[in-house]
Amino acid sequence: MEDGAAGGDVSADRVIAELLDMGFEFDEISRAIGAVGTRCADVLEFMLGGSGNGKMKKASRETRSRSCVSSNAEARPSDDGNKLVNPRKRLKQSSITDHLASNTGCRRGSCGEKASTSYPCLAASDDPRAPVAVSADVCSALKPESQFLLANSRSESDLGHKISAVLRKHFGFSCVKGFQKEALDAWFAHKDSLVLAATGSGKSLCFQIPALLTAKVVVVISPLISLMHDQCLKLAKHGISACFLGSGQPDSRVEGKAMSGMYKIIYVCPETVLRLMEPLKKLAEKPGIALFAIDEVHCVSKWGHDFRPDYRRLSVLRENFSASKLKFLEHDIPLMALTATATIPVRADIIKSLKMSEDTVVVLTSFFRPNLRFRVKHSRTSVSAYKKDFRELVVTYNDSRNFRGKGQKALREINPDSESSSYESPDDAMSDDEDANVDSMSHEDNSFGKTKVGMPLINENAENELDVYPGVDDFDVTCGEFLECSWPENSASSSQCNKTGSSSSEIADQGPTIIYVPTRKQTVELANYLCKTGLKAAAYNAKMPKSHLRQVHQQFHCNALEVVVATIAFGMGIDKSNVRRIIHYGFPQSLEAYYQEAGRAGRDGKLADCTLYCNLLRAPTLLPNKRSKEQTKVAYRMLRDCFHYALNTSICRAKILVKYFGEEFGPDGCRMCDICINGPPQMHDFKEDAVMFMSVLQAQNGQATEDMGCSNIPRYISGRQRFGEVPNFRGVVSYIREKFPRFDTTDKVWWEGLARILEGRGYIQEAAEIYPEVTEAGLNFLSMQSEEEGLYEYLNAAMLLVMNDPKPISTSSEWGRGWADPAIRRQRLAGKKMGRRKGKRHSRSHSTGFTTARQRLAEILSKRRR
Ligand SMILES: Nc1ncnc2c1ncn2[C@@H]1O[C@H](COP(=O)(O)OP(=O)(O)OP(=O)(O)O)[C@@H](O)[C@H]1O
Ligand SMILES: [Mg+2]
Repeated sequence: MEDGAAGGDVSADRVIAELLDMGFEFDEISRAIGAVGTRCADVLEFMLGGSGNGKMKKASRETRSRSCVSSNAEARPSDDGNKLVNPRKRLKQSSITDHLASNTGCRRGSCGEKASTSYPCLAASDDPRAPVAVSADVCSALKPESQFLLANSRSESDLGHKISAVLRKHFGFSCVKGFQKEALDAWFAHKDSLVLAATGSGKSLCFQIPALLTAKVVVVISPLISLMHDQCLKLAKHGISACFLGSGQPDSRVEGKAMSGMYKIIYVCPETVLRLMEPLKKLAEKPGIALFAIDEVHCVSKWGHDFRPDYRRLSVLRENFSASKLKFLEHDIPLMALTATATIPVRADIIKSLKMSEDTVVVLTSFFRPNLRFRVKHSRTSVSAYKKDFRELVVTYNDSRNFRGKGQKALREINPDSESSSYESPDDAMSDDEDANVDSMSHEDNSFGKTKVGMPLINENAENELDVYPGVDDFDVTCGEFLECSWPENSASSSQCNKTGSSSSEIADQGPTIIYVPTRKQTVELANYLCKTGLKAAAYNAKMPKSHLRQVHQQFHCNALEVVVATIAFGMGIDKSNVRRIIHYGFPQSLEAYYQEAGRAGRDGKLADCTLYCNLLRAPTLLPNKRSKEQTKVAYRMLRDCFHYALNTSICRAKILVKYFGEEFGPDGCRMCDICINGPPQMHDFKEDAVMFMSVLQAQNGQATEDMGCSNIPRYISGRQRFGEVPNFRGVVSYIREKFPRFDTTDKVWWEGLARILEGRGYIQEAAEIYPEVTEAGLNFLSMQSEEEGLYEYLNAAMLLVMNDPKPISTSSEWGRGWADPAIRRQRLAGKKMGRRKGKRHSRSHSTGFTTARQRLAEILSKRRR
């Protein structure tokens, strides 16, 4: 795949053909090859400047100078003495078509840029601390190699040919994908674009190709240094010069070089781009900025899952780099915003926040990843459950090794039919101790380093803490120290990898697994456990020593690790093709985050598993983070969606996920997820339960108390009406169980399940202050109940668990779980002693007859109808 320019291993014939296409003369090429060998970049450099005797056809010579030359070289007379450019003369930023038309010799606009004596990017290569990629893109004007045409017009047709050529040359692909073509079309037309495409679909190419088609620079804004680093390394391998700027860049000279146009692609974090506004304006003038790409752009939105305040400030790009602001520009410099995880509201927010132009092109492709197999399994997700939950994983890797030892290939496919149901015994309700443990993660208890477990290497860093996303530097884990290292995807070439003594090809067969856990402590606990079972596993979280993290990255990339147990700090946008399993051990905080993380599996297009282990019997908790009140509400909503996803028993999981991003999936499911394989459970008529629940809820909430004449219906819990609390849910259930003997053995889980079903139907909803409240639709249902035939729904996963193994009814101490955040939970635990008293209070308050309430409610409803 690598081409001569990058790898230096192509035949002289190919180099000659390429250079002839560029317009050089055969004799001259032969002479240059004789002098410097067959490396395209060297030959070109020799001809352009090194020997000073190149005889390029005039138009083509100019072409060469336009497409390959860095801007920072001073203007100087050409070899034949002609002045090619006046360095002091301000050049207008020319149209992209100017650059593209060059091969046909029909340049227009600014045409005075001169040839450089040497390709500047090459100059940095002897510095070990130099920016990551230093190979020159010196052979970009190749002959058309593909049938692909971007559009009908001639110049666009040229663009299509050129795209195909650079694609083959640098990446080894035969054609661009449909959405990539659309994004390139938008760029070509100088338009802003928002590119929404699935994880691993190839969004990076949309902004990398423009860098190869023009003499201008592409500036990419990216949220993580590790991600920038990963991309720079990949570009280096593809022979494209790139660098990243910011605190992770160890070489202070790189910034200056980048701002003078020495790299085709510059990666920056938002903080840095804001700091570099003035140098960027100069860069925009000369050699020009082809594009601002904003990768992982969902970080812009407060309504997204990974909000970074500095991303919002990137509106300065549209404000400052427009033709109206910079007089030398003919067109606004296009913005290209890219993400795999933006819901419809988030998309609108992105366009608004970045002040993208009104005619922004939205490139939308399917979010569906057909090779990902989604499953949900019920688990306590605690140490005691490791053995059961990871047995299959351990067997898979160990079997593979053992079979290989006997000379057999053992790619053990997981057979969904042979698996136990996700809705097995509910003997999993957490103990109070565990509950308290979760509480210890709360915001007020940020006791870094207090809990110490694990192996010596990571002992000091094992904290029961969370990795959140406060800023780019928290992910400064690779820190530009892999400059000379390029990780082969499927071979262990580095000495680091060999140190482990593992055979990378063994692991490559099975592909690695990433397990995401919520806390740092869990990364260590679980990795330790897996190591003891014989797996090659490592923990990864943002607080570990950088040397350890580097090693994990490196070993992961060269298939020396079977499992990485990580917090969210590991992996955004990192492109490793053969990850076979993504396991979430505990609820993610949003479906966006879940899909983003799950999307790291199966980038090679082969089958990969994405399994969520979670406790279906208790609602997920919101992990501590700094949030405004408004953001907290949004965060709860996102969490609720995750819970619905896990409780679901009837809708294809892939369908739910893509629908979450606004995509209609069609009638068929993915045919692979646990729901598609197992089919839905029996339907159940919930009408009677629903009527009772909503009637009591409505009366109890007090919404109807005054005007509905229900003032004697007790408000069971007063004074605790903050968002996310459960001010009345258990009161409602207690009341029902107490007053109606046929419900007296029902479990709270059952009612919670029903509440989720009713919420799904829109009959009840989370309210700002009390949860849940009956909606208008719910009231209509209540008023029409005699006419309704039944309320048929599938039992959800939690209900199935309870049904399969009914337990005695919960004690009062179990009531407060779920719906609330850890702080509230802790308060509850602290107030456990109050439990008995609460019970008494309930029994006192339950003295009011439900029948009376219901009758009164009926009266009010009938009045309303009238
Ligand atoms: N036109 C193409 N033909 C074949 N493979 C491609 C093409 N474009 C990109 N790819 C490959 O797809 C893989 C994923 O690319 P990339 O990292 O850009 O994905 P992404 O969409 O940015 O994912 P994420 O959302 O996780 O950041 C890469 O290995 C890349 O080489
Ligand atoms: Mg990406």
